[in-house]
Amino acid sequence: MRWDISDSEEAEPTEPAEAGREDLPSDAASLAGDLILRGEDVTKEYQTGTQTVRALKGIDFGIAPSDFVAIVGPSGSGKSTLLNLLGLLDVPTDGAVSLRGQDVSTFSDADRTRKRKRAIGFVFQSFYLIPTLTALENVEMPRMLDKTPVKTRERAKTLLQRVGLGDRLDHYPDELSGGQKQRVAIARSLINDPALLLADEPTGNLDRDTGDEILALFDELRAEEDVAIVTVTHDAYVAEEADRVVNLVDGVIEDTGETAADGGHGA
Ligand SMILES: Nc1ncnc2c1ncn2[C@@H]1O[C@H](COP(=O)(O)OP(=O)(O)OP(=O)(O)O)[C@@H](O)[C@H]1O
Repeated sequence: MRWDISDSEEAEPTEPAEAGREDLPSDAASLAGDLILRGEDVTKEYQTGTQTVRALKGIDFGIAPSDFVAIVGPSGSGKSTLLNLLGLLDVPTDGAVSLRGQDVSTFSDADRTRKRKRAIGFVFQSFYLIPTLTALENVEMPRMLDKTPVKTRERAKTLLQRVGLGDRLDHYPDELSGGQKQRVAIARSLINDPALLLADEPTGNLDRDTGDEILALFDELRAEEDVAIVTVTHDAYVAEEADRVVNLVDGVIEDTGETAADGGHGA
C-alpha cells in the first residue's frame, strides 16, 4: 500500500469494463501504477444534529496487488471509517477514492455494491458464518443466486482445499475450531476472486499460534494469488507481519511506519 503518491503516478484513467480481478492488468491499473484502490485528499465527515465530526482529514493512500497493510490507531481515530471507504461501503465527503481509476462517488449505489462484490472480500473477527450451513455451503453463500451453481460448488471446494479444509466440507461451524472457522470465512471471502481482502481484527478471537496460521495463509494468498490485504488490528504481532503500518491518529496518518524489513513499526 502506498500512502505517499507521487505526481509521477498521476494518469488519466481509461474506463475499465469492470472492477474485479479479471481486469488485472487493465490499462487504467497500469497507468495508475497498478493500484487497486487509490485515495486522494480523502475527508470523511459525519453530521449528527448540529455537530460535524471530521473522522478523516485529507488522507492519501494507494493499494497495489499483494500489498499487506496494517491500520492501527487509538479508539475513535478513524480506522473503521477508513475501512468502510476502502470497502466501498461509504464514499468520502471530500477528496476522491477510485477503484481501478474510477471515482467511486460517480457510481450508483447498485453499481458500487456490484463492484464491491467483484473486487473486495471481507473477513471479520467474529467470522459471521451461518450456523445452519456446512462449511461448503457457507463458502458458496455469496454466490447463492449464481446462474452456474456447479461451477460455484467446484470453486468453493477448491477454496476450502486451498485453506487446508478439504476434509471438512460437510462440517457445520460449531464442529470447527476457531482457526478453522476463520479459514472458512477466508475461503468465502475469496469466492468472487477479489483483488483486495479487508480483514477487521482477523486474529482477534484466535490464540497466538492459530493467529500465526492465519497470517501464514494471508502470505500464501498474497504470493500465489496477488491478493492485497488490508487489516485493522490491535495485535502488535499482526502489524509486525505487515509490509506497512498506517498509524491513524485523530483522522490523520501520523506515521506511515517502516517496512518490517527495516525493523520498525508504527504500531
Ligand atoms: N455514523 C457516525 N456518525 C457520527 N459520528 C461517527 C459515525 N461513525 C463514526 N463516527 C465518529 O468518527 C470518529 C471515527 O470513528 P471510527 O469508528 O472510524 O474510529 P475507530 O478508529 O474505528 O474506533 P474504534 O477503534 O473504537 O473502533 C469518531 O469520533 C466517531 O465518534
